[in-house]
Amino acid sequence: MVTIKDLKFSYSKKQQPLFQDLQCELPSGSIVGLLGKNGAGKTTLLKLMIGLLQPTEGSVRIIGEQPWDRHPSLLQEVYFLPEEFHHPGISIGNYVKANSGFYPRFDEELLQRLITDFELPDNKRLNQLSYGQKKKFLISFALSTKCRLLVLDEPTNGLDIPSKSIFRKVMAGSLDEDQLVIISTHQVRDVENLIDRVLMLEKGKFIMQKSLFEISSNLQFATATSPEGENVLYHEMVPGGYKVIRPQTGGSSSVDIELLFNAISNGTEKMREYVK
Ligand SMILES: Nc1ncnc2c1ncn2[C@@H]1O[C@H](COP(=O)(O)OP(=O)(O)OP(=O)(O)O)[C@@H](O)[C@H]1O
Repeated sequence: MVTIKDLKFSYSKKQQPLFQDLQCELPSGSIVGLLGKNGAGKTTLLKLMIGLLQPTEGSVRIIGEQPWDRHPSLLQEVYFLPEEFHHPGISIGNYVKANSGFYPRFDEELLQRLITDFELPDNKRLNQLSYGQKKKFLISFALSTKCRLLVLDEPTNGLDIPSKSIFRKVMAGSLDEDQLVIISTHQVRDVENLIDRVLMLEKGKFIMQKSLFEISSNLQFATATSPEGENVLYHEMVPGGYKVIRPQTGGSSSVDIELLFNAISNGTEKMREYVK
């Protein structure tokens, strides 16, 4: 559904390109976590995907179309939730009336259910809601558009602890097989058990693009009393022992995304080889 080919991008001719020769293929039916340190280029990549920025060279295609062409048939299939946003001083009902018409499969019933799940007040204007409440409204609106591509930049920022678990629940329960969700986040714990594919950016390149199934087929995530054990690729001290990553030897373990992120950012070349 998303195909990135030989993508090069610079903000200006004087600067070094931010991306050089990026390649990526993302299928529908997935929830992808886009990870990377501050300044790695996550927001820039999202803007290239939704057509707010133009590739310097190479191409980005969404459902076969170039987002930079901003063709209405594609725009009605793409929803972007930015990290920062401004709401007009109108009610939720009027906002929905004014904006839902852009999305042909907009699901009003789903929106009402999500507004109830997130316990949003329905008697206030959008600009009178708290930051977290505004965010929860936009997440609800995004899911209700039923767009083929949902791009969410730091969706859990500003959400309280119960709302984060509602977020995971509604994401898992509101998506169809033909949709693709890309979530850019630093809050990896918030999206654990939700994402099924990880993209990791570093210095203008993807240093990992793998499904969680592929990761858990190659790597084992465990706890240990010593960091010196056989085959330990990476370890981190935690109260009472160590979290370790080892090559997979046939058992199964769930992927600890935060540990994996630290391991790839700070670990050895050998560690990186396992996720290439
Ligand atoms: N409009 C712009 N003009 C020039 N450079 C920019 C512009 N926007 C971003 N950059 C630069 O591009 C790089 C990537 O920025 P981007 O916002 O995409 O990173 P990010 O991974 O989303 O960061 P963060 O995790 O801090 O949000 C940074 O070095 C940033 O300074």
